[in-house]
Amino acid sequence: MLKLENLRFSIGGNEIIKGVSGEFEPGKLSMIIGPNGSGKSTLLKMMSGTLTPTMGTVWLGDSVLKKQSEKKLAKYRAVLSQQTDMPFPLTVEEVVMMGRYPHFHYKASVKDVEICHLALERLQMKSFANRNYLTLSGGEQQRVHFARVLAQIWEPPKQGLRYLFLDEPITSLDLGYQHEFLKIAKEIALENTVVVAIIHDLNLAMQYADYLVAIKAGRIVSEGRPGVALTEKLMLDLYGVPARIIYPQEVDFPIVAI
Ligand SMILES: Nc1ncnc2c1ncn2[C@@H]1O[C@H](COP(=O)(O)OP(=O)(O)OP(=O)(O)O)[C@@H](O)[C@H]1O
Repeated sequence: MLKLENLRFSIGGNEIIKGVSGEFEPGKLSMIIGPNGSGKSTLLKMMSGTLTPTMGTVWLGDSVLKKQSEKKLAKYRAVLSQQTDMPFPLTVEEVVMMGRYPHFHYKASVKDVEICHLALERLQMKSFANRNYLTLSGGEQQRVHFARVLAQIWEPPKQGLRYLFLDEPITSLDLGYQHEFLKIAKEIALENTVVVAIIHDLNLAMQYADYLVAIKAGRIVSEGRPGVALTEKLMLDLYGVPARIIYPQEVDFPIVAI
């Protein structure tokens, strides 16, 4: 369980996150939605330990996040950011191997190599293993980075859970890979992992989220199962657009229509 206790974050006299509390369970794909600038990335950074809250506490199970050493944390907590600059001509396999760095000292083991191959396979990127990363398309690069973070937390820790944080992970992916990516995120969640993703596409959130948190101006304004948390009134409040939620018979999730 990931638990947030009254998180606040201020910078330059502005309070960006204004007292956020909540719990995120393993086995569920949790998603954060909200308008541009509402504080989603800032919140995710605090959850994942890449940003220290001005106030409040993040708990990973029974442990306080800020008391964990970065070295230990890196073995069971992975973060996929919006942009990952990689200005070196590494091969795809070498980029994925970066996910294994927390697990070995000088030289990757046979097991590390095997995990990289399995992670690439899971993202249907095995045939790209020897390609120069810089020659890949934006969507292909994003899939390589997903393989990298999967490789990082591939093995369950001896104690406790794994944690995976995804900041707008599907922006550069085509329709097919968006769904593939979210299916994998859901599968990982079911493997005793806390998975929290920021997403802008409300229809994908309706289809894939098990738990939804809506943020507006640094505060949680709604949370719960997507069909319950996401209402027409909330969408007007969040985005200023009159949206309709419809329930087609052909699918078992609601559709957002603007
Ligand atoms: N280091 C910083 N200095 C000043 N302002 C910041 C800083 N980091 C974030 N902000 C501001 O805090 C607000 C929240 O930013 P954040 O990136 O968390 O929003 P977001 O909800 O993820 O937005 P988007 O959907 O556009 O990615 C924004 O107004 C942003 O400009």
